[in-house]
Amino acid sequence: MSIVITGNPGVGKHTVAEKIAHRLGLPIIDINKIAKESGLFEENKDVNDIDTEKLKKILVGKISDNFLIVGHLAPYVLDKSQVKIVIVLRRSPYDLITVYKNRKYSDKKIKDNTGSEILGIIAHDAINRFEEKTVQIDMTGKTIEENEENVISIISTNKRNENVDWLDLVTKNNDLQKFFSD
Ligand SMILES: Nc1ncnc2c1ncn2[C@@H]1O[C@H](COP(=O)(O)OP(=O)(O)OP(=O)(O)O)[C@@H](O)[C@H]1O
Repeated sequence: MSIVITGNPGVGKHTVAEKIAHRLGLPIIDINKIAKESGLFEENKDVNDIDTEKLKKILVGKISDNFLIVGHLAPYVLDKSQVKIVIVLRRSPYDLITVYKNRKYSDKKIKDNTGSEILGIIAHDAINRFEEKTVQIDMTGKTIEENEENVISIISTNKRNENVDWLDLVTKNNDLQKFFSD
């Protein structure tokens, strides 16, 4: 069964996954790459508009062994029986704004993605789908090496969920309008 690394765009999934894959000797399966190669991303459309049922079927044929599976779509295209553990990487929306601006995302795309992270949508959907196999970790303010060690430790000991509540932080900072207004 495979290990899954998921979370919103820009939280650091690929950065961590490459290091973990190397350490554990696991091949990486990149869900977005497979979706692209299968022609499931329509040009100029949001990545979430892809046909997840089709992608799910394509993945079944590829995930027969132990892999490190990476992608924000994991909760929508994988089943609990296919996975050993699902690690949801979380990152402060304040840090994500910087990542998205560097990527030249539009204002709408920045708000969509930071809003999704603040509300914890991927974490919520992962817990719904994978239940006790889901673990969240907060990447904020740690080095890439520290995050790598945290993920390795979670995989080997199989636990320690972190409580992440960006909504509380954003509300306390009086920034709800910054993230959620039109
Ligand atoms: N611990 C960290 N501290 C600081 N920056 C980091 C850390 N981890 C990753 N980054 C940086 O954050 C950015 C996003 O990382 P990465 O591309 O791995 O995210 P991702 O979740 O795989 O994104 P996507 O799903 O869009 O491919 C990169 O510029 C990366 O160098």
